[in-house]
Amino acid sequence: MIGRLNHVAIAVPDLDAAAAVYRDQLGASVSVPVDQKDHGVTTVFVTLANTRIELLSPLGPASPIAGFLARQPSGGIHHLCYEVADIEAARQSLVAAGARVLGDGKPLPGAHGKPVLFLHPKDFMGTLIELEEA
Ligand SMILES: CC[C@H](C(=O)O)C(=O)SCCNC(=O)CCNC(=O)[C@H](O)C(C)(C)COP(=O)(O)OP(=O)(O)OC[C@H]1O[C@@H](n2cnc3c(N)ncnc32)[C@H](O)[C@@H]1OP(=O)(O)O
Ligand SMILES: [Co+2]
Repeated sequence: MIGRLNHVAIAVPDLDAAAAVYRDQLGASVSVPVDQKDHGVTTVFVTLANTRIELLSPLGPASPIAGFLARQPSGGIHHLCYEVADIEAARQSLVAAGARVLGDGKPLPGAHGKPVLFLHPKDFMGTLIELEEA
């Protein structure tokens, strides 16, 4: 079911500072920040040869990453995003296997405009997983 690693997400307290570290210290190609209102975050994507790094900061009072940053104020790896060919088929198979799909359980357009969903970290060895339809 899962295919390529689409991105590794890092939640950060200061998005501009984190983007500057990747651009200036690590010499990577870094996008401009994009507010993702429906997801309660602002994102910056770092393009690598074989995948991407998604830098995330909270957007708005109900950001889903606020709790994470309260627990880890200097930031940390937040989620892994795997690609799937058919997100609805993946969702049905995972729910049938007992996995919990977060939010209202329906895929939403993600940062790349493709449908995404999130799986509860407690069902996947403490790792928050995002699936994105390729
Ligand atoms: C623009 C979209 C973009 C894209 O790539 O397309 C994105 O990636 S948007 C990313 C931001 N959106 C989300 O993360 C949506 C899914 N996340 C959630 O719904 C919440 O973050 C949730 C439910 C995973 C965690 O909520 P919260 O931090 O409020 O804490 P809880 O007390 O509910 O957590 C329960 C339990 O899980 C542990 N936890 C929380 N976050 C993570 C994490 N990132 N990785 C691993 N574990 C996590 C938390 O510590 C609690 O554990 P416990 O042992 O019970 O204390
Ligand atoms: Co993501």
